[in-house]
Amino acid sequence: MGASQQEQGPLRVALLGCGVVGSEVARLLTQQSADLASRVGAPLELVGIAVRDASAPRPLAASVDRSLLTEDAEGLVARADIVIEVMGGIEPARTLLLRAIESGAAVVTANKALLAEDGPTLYKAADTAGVDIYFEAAVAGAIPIVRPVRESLAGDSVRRILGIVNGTTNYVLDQMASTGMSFDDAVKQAQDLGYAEADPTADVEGFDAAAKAAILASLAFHTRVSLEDVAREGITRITADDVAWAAQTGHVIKLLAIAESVTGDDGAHGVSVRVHPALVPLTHPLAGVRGAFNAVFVEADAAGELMFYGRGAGGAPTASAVLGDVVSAARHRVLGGKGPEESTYAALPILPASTAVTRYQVRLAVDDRPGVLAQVAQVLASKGVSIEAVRQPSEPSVPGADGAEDDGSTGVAHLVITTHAAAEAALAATVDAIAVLEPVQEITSVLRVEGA
Ligand SMILES: NC(=O)C1=CN([C@@H]2O[C@H](COP(=O)(O)OP(=O)(O)OC[C@H]3O[C@@H](n4cnc5c(N)ncnc54)[C@H](O)[C@@H]3O)[C@@H](O)[C@H]2O)C=CC1
Ligand SMILES: N[C@@H](CC=O)C(=O)O
Ligand code: NA
Repeated sequence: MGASQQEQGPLRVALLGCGVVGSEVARLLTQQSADLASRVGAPLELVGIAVRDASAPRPLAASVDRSLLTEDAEGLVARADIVIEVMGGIEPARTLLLRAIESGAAVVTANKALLAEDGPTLYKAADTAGVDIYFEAAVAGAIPIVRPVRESLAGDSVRRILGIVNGTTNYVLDQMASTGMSFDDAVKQAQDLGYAEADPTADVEGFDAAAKAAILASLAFHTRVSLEDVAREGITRITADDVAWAAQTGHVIKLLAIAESVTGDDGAHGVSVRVHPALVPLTHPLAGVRGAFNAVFVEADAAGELMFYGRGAGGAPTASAVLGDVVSAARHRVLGGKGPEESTYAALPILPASTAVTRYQVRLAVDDRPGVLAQVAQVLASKGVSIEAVRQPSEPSVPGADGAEDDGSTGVAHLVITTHAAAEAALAATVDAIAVLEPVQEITSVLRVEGA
């Protein structure tokens, strides 16, 4: 340790929350205190941990000094140089962070729900107070993605971000595909492993991924994007049948977050942000992202394609990102300087997700007789939707299914139609028209296909 470091008094760190992430942050702050002090140039002193119930059993936090636990979050914030918020939810997290900022503390948060709902209030308060606000853990857990987009790519022009940014849904879809596990059992496992949000609805309905997409889009396109700007669909309608058919046709289903630069019908340039399940070809790198891992593709004008991959959820991986931010903020306290401020100069319009043109896969059950395919193809042609491929694969075996439809005696054939890139409205009109054809028994699924 150098002379100037020895002169620097400890920086007081307040931790708000001691759950899956907070307990790991506390552990790392304690166990790595000597290294952290050397990296920062001053000791980091954990002065308290705010929790709802200080007397509750904490199996996750066995190594944490219980005397640090407090139910007085406001009092704790008032005596800190750096406040780490890992309690989640909108309130009291927002008020506590604003209090911290107003009192001159730097803040680090993993709270994507809060940032996607009201980040600008926090960013503005931090700018006014001249303090840092860091949030690497809020998007894709341990993966460095906020900093690369916000800082490393600040000299480039991002065109598109395509990513798997929710560990829970990726885990659930992966378990369904690889082991045939039921949706509910897989969600339960993701909860037990510490991947899921306090209310896993946020994961499976796509709110968590949408919040992350909003944060990334704001940074990438220098434009304020909030949760309500994101078109969102979760994975609750994905069935074991869909998963099995995806494999049968050389795909895997992933919940994707996509933020891209688009041009509207009137020629206006804007940003479109969407989260939805999509078929990804098995040959695409995103198809190989298993379990709770995340991956984010970034396409930029000069840099070309970049891919960021790693653990997107879980206590220790998320704590890694939190600690990185804490070190950055702490260094500024010691050495001077400040992290980046919100950049919204481009203020691009947010265009509807329907502006995005993608390939689709339509799966339908039809009467198994000659001429049906021609009728279906005729509808596609009449709506101006171009066919890339039509297949009539044999029915996959679906774990747990009774196989009643596929015994060959029901006169059902399954058609899988992949389109070339089509507008959402044209595709919807096409599907409606196909559905009423006499030999069509059912449109079993319509999914976007993403990735080359
Ligand atoms: N679990 C994960 O894999 C990841 C979580 N995050 C984010 O990190 C944050 C925390 O997540 P988890 O640790 O999983 O949650 P958790 O539910 O395991 O822990 C939350 C902690 O905050 C405390 N808390 C909640 N409300 C409080 C209040 N009003 N007053 C005092 N204490 C309160 C609870 O007592 C608990 O100790 C959330 O914003 C979450 O979205 C981000 C990335 C990954
Ligand atoms: N619930 C989230 C946790 C990390 O952000 C997820 O599953 O990805
Ligand atoms: Na991250």
